[in-house]
Amino acid sequence: MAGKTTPMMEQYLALKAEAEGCLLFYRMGDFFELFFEDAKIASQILDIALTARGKDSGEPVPMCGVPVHAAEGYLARLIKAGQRVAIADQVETPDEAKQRAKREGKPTSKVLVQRDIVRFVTAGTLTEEALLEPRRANILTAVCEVRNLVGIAHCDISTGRMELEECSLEAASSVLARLGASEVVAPENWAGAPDGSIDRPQSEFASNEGERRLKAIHEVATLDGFGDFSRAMLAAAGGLLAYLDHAGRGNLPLLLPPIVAAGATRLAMDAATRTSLEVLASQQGGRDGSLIAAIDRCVTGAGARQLAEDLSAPLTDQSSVEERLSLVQFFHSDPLLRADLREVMRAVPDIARGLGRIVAGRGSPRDLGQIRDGLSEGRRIRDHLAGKEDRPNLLEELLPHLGGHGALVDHLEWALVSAPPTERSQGGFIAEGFDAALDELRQVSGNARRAIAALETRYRGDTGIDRLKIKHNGVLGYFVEVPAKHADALMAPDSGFTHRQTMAGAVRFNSLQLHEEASRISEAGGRAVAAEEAHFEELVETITQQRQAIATTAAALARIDVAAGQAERAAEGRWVRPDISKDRTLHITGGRHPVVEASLGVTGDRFVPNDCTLEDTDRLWLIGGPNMGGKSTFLRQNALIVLLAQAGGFVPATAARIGLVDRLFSRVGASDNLARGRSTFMVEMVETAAILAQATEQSFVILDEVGRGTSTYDGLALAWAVVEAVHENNRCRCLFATHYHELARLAETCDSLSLHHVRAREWKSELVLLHELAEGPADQSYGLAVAKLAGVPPGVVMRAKSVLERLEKGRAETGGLAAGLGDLPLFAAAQDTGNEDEIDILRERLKAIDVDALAPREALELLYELKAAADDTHP
Ligand SMILES: Nc1ncnc2c1ncn2[C@@H]1O[C@H](COP(=O)(O)OP(=O)(O)OP(=O)(O)O)[C@@H](O)[C@H]1O
Repeated sequence: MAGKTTPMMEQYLALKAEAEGCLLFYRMGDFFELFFEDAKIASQILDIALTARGKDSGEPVPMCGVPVHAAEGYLARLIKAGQRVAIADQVETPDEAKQRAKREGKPTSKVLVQRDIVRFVTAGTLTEEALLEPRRANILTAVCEVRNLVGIAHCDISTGRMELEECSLEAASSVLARLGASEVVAPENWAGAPDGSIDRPQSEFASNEGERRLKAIHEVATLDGFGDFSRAMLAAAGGLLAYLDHAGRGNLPLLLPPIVAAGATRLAMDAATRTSLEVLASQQGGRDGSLIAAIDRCVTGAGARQLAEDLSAPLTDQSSVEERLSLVQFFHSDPLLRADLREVMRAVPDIARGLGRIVAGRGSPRDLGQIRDGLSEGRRIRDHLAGKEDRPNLLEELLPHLGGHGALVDHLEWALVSAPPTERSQGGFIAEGFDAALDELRQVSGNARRAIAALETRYRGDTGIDRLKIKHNGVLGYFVEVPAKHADALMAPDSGFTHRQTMAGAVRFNSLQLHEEASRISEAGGRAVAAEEAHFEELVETITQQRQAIATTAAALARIDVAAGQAERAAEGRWVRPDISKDRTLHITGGRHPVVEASLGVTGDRFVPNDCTLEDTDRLWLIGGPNMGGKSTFLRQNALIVLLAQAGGFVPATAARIGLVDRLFSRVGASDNLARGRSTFMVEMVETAAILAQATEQSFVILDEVGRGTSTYDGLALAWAVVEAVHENNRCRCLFATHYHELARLAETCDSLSLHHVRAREWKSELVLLHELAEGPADQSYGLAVAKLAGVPPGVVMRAKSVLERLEKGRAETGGLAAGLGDLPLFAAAQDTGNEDEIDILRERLKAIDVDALAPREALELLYELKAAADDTHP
């Protein structure tokens, strides 16, 4: 007879259901006990005794238990073995339970103490020191898909560090591999969920909820100050926070503001940086005037797409950068090979796109032909390159991918005519000799066509009408046509012709023999089209099966095209291979801006090359000088050179040594961003906040006139503080262009900062901009000279001159804009805003108090005193 389930077991089973697949640690006095399957699993992992406790439904209940005081060690072992544990603790004392029973009018003797799951202990949500490895981050990752992009949110709750990133579906696994998370959560029923991930409800991965919660946690109105987060990232963040919430039963662990992950292998650039550097599109929005337009020499569409991808996500690991550079160098040092290769490449069709259409079920016979031609060109290119000496590593890796489709290419060559049509319903794309039955059908219609031609000659002879013709159209099919004046002869009932249609000058007829031959043609034609259709489906199926390998070939060809194109561009512009290092130097000799140089070239003007030498001891350059002097150009050219180098290409300079950069930031003061409904200055500050929050020692930052979007005093003060913070806190390499002369005084306090300016000269009272960088502060601003140059009427310039004289006189008398800065404390000292000294005095006094020795009255007096002292220090 089946026994009853006890109230305790009922409570246990309810909690177990809540534990959602975790082992349940059920608190019983001084033990955590496990039952049923849980007990079997745990006893095995922990090597402890498996016993039984009572019966459930007539069966003994397997059980094991661990003492509460030693639970941590057991937990650690279970987690290590890949388990997750829910801790169900007593949330009331036995006494409280009795009181409750009394209130509810139930017998107090059998009352069961209330238990709840107070916490989930999972690999990614550990905080206990004993459970964590000291020298290894413990990463919890949430991953989900939003519109074909994968959002990845990861955090180490033991340090609070939280990062968000986004990647393509293909890249997701490598990003996850790089992260090496202890625990991964993903939406349930998602086909792309990584192996071993924990299913969570789909609804938890919502971007708006992720954003709302992050804002609430960090008490901000916008996340932009932390970084530029996409929907996929925020959706993943939503999933991560929901899981942390769940695991902590509503108690969130420490979380620092999220940052956009630099990724171990990708140079991080936010949207503002990409826009400001005009990487793939100019500020006007088009490709013209962008970096890619100035460097793209690819001969295939696939190559150009690959180049765009390279420029959007430059690398950060030295060996991958070097591999790409060596491939570029291989083509750079052999112009003949390069020319030949590019000639052949030009004819390579777009395999990837064709494949995309075919796999999506929208392919045409022409796409099949393109894949055949592309793959067979790939094979030729492989044979050509394989004959060359000193092949770089990357090429060795790519070469095997170029071939390997011999059987498929042969098959397609056999099956298809040389130039298959885009339209498939008419047939005509399967080659002769591929299918004997099809050839026969074609022969039947060929014979019938010949028979019809013979019929025409015969009818002419029989009727004596020379202008009799057999024609064909889509409506009538085949018919006999004679001029109207000869129609009577054919109208006769015994003529063997039947009338079909009378036109203005002609009459059309049918005949039995013609009908028979025509039927033969159409029947054979219909069967032939059906046969071709069947072959088409088979070929599509074959290609679909091999899509992975075909896509790899397409990618290898694109990579070779990119490298050869980069080499071509380098040869055109005398660009050099950069030296890549892991230190924090940026030594560029004779650097140029590829876009500005190209546009100057159109008008025959020469670009003035400039050097940049940033290193640990001189990592922040303040650059002054006249408007239009070339400050922005200099800043950007250095950022672009870094980007180009890390994308694996040569750079516009005579020499370059580049210490790998993890994050690149470019900001221009008060750029217009009214479309997003914020004041320009707000945008400038949000963007600056993002840099201060995210730039690391390995980053490179260019700041162009930050602070110019507000009043002079505010602007100068902010620019001053930002430079100090970058110098002291971020400690990254930075070029800072400014028109505030006052900032030059920072050189006195910031020892890794140096002053530079773009040179200009007044010659015969005309301003000559030399676009040449020189050391030292800018001597004057030449603003009025620039105004004159720009065509501001002489009267206005004159007036401005007299205003300026007055202002300068005032400045000389008062000490100028920065007059009050004489005794400004150093940034580091100023940062301890809590007046540590005074707080220390208070602390000392508190420490000295012997609380037990104080009478109540004395205690109160002392409290007043301390309060007064605290008010004094912080009025
Ligand atoms: N190195 C250079 N060689 C030749 N011409 C240059 C060079 N750098 C800049 N120029 C020219 O000068 C123009 C202005 O340069 P840029 O915008 O960099 O000046 P700027 O100092 O930042 O000016 P502003 O302070 O007004 O923003 C460019 O459009 C370009 O035509």
